[in-house]
Amino acid sequence: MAEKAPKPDERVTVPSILAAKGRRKLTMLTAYDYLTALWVDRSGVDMILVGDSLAMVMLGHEDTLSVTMEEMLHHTRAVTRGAKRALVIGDMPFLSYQVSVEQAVENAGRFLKEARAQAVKLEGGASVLRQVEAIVKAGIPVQGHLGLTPQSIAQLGGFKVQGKDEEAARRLLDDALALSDAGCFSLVLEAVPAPVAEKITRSVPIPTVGIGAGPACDGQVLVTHDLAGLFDRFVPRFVKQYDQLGARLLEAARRYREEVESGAFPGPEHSFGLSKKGG
Ligand SMILES: Nc1nc(=O)c2c([nH]1)NC[C@@H]1CN(c3ccc(C(=O)N[C@@H](CCC(=O)O)C(=O)O)cc3)CN21
Ligand SMILES: CC(C)C(=O)C(=O)O
Ligand SMILES: [Mg+2]
Repeated sequence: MAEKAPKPDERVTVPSILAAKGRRKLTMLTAYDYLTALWVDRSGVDMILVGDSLAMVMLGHEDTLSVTMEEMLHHTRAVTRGAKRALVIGDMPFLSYQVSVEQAVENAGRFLKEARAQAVKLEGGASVLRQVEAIVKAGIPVQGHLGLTPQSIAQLGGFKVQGKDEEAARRLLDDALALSDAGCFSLVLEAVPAPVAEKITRSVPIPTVGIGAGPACDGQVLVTHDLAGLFDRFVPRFVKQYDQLGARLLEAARRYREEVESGAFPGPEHSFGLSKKGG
């Protein structure tokens, strides 16, 4: 029997994500604010990720390292007010889970307790297994993230494809199996060769969600501002721009400026008069 996707008015749950493996494709998009979460939620995607990419997309930082727990919680609170159906996942920021298992559980808990997210995501394999186990043990669902892990940019030497040689591909597979054993409910694979992602997807019992990881993954994720054509400081190869909202916003703002300068806006239909005497 094909596992049905949750109904349009039904909340997506962690068990429904697990049950999707091998039955239907999963979708995840990012949102960093209430309004974007509203629109993305209405699209019917399974998961909304409050990505630490907000450091670059919302705050204009060079990379994702500078964003803080307080900033992540602020944005996650806004997203959970707008998302009625999708599973909302908070992306744990750099240094909020690496220092100790205790800090990891405490910070993961804040995403659920203070921002009302339903799960957290963190980057890394063997180095974060104890954290994943402890967070899951506390009752908090964890999504793993392997391959291009932007919080390790200083070690990776840039935003580069990972797992290209046989040894690196083997390490990715070992990490994926270990994260699954540690209790992750799904796994983001970022910028890894399609055949490597396919092998991992066939080897783990949990859904893989790819970004630049080819079509064999159980699901796909993109940054909403990339697919909408709003963010264009860089456009990775794996991005498909489904619209050009940046260019459209530019044009709307330009027309507004021109009409104000020429006196065409505001017209009488946008203005208020006085009340009529004796009326
Ligand atoms: N807006 C946005 N979209 C993202 O997908 C994203 C972020 N921000 N911030 C965090 C990370 C950084 N990401 C990136 C950034 C750049 C490339 C990039 O330029 N990649 C090159 C290939 C590099 C190589 O392996 O040689 C490309 O051409 O795609 C990839 C992923 C993905 N994530
Ligand atoms: C690209 C996704 C997976 C992410 O981690 C983010 O948006 O921060
Ligand atoms: Mg991230």
